[in-house]
Amino acid sequence: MTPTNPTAFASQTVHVPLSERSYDISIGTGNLAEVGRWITSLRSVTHAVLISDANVAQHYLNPVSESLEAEGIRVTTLVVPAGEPSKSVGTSQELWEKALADRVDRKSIVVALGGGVIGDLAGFIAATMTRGLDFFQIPTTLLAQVDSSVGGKVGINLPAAKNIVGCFWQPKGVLIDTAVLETLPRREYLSGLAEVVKYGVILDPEFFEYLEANVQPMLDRDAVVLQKIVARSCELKAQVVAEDERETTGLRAILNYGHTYCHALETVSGYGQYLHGEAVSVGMLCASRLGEKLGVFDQEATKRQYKLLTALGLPVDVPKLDKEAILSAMQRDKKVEHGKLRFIVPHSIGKVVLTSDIPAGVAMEAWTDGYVS
Ligand SMILES: NC(=O)c1ccc[n+]([C@@H]2O[C@H](COP(=O)([O-])OP(=O)(O)OC[C@H]3O[C@@H](n4cnc5c(N)ncnc54)[C@H](O)[C@@H]3O)[C@@H](O)[C@H]2O)c1
Ligand SMILES: O=C(O)C(=O)C[C@@H](O)[C@H](O)[C@H](O)COP(=O)(O)O
Ligand SMILES: [Zn+2]
Repeated sequence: MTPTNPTAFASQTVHVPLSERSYDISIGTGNLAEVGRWITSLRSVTHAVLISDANVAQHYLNPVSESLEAEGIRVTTLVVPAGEPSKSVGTSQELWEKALADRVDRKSIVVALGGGVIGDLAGFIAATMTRGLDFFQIPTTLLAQVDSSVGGKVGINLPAAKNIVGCFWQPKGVLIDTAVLETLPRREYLSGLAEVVKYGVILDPEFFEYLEANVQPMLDRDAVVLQKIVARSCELKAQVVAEDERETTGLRAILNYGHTYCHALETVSGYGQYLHGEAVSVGMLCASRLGEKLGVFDQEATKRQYKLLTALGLPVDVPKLDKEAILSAMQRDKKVEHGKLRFIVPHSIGKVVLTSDIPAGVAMEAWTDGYVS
């Protein structure tokens, strides 16, 4: 799935082959103002519900809505507060009601302009409003460009469990403009790098080595390195999603590496305390220690991840939260089957295995071993 077929909107295109749900990820620089032409090249549209957050709207709402209007599209603009708490039932209800009040119908489309919060939330609105509207992703964070805008997992949180209400709803297209990352705050940018490291560990040892060799250019947001990490991450995610769209065979679950710990950390600490990528960083190291405890992963490989994540300015230590609360949050993970915890356990850099029957005590040791000494 090498990036191919450059178009006016993209210097690279990654295809996501899913039969009638197939779509392209168009990756370029400076293509945001082409959104209107891009969407109308994919289907005819008369009404778009454009969903964004307050920070992103400040920078990019006008060029995007003007570009849609220039194609004769009526635009309903819905802006929610920035941050994880917006992935909620309350915000969803507001969006459903406002879309309805502005005459949404089954031919309307939903456009997500923002990071993973907006992509997950807007995708959920698209999937549920009038039982399903076409949906387009314009990801504006690194995390959303390398991960959340691809693959169709959409949804919201409940106070007790992350992403617990949602569905699979593939976008009709993903438009990535890496130039928008210039305005992304540093902490948010670093958070996205954690998911990039994840792809190296789960699937691609050469990519992991490339990341180890390019720490400074990554921190500097070097344009060439950015194009490479975005395109490679999208290719890897597209391959996995194409083979196991709905996480039924277990293959797609590898994208959840580190996430059982990560989601427990995000939930118990209160959504928004840890950015998702920060919690992924902490979670991947817990999963690595778990691999060591199970005798399938060696300490040197854990150290390589530790070194890379630290060099990228990501957190690696486990905070001392209520252990019972962490364990019960992990027990609400969507990988749990028949009441049993399942983890993505690394065996080597580039290979991870979905593993069942891990005693809760061992899983918790891998957590507490990460406390700051
Ligand atoms: N669906 C999936 O497959 C998937 C994958 C990974 C993560 N996620 C979800 O994604 C969410 C995290 O996404 P995120 O890290 O993008 O966070 P986010 O959407 O909260 O965006 C981060 C912050 O950056 C701001 N921002 C976004 N783009 C900007 C830009 N270009 N310039 C300036 N500011 C900008 C936003 O306003 C926000 O304050 C979590 O809810 C996580 O669960 C989903
Ligand atoms: O796309 C996937 O599949 C992933 O697991 C990607 C993850 O990075 C992402 O955080 C996802 O939202 C987690 O999904 P969940 O099913 O554990 O809620
Ligand atoms: Zn994630």
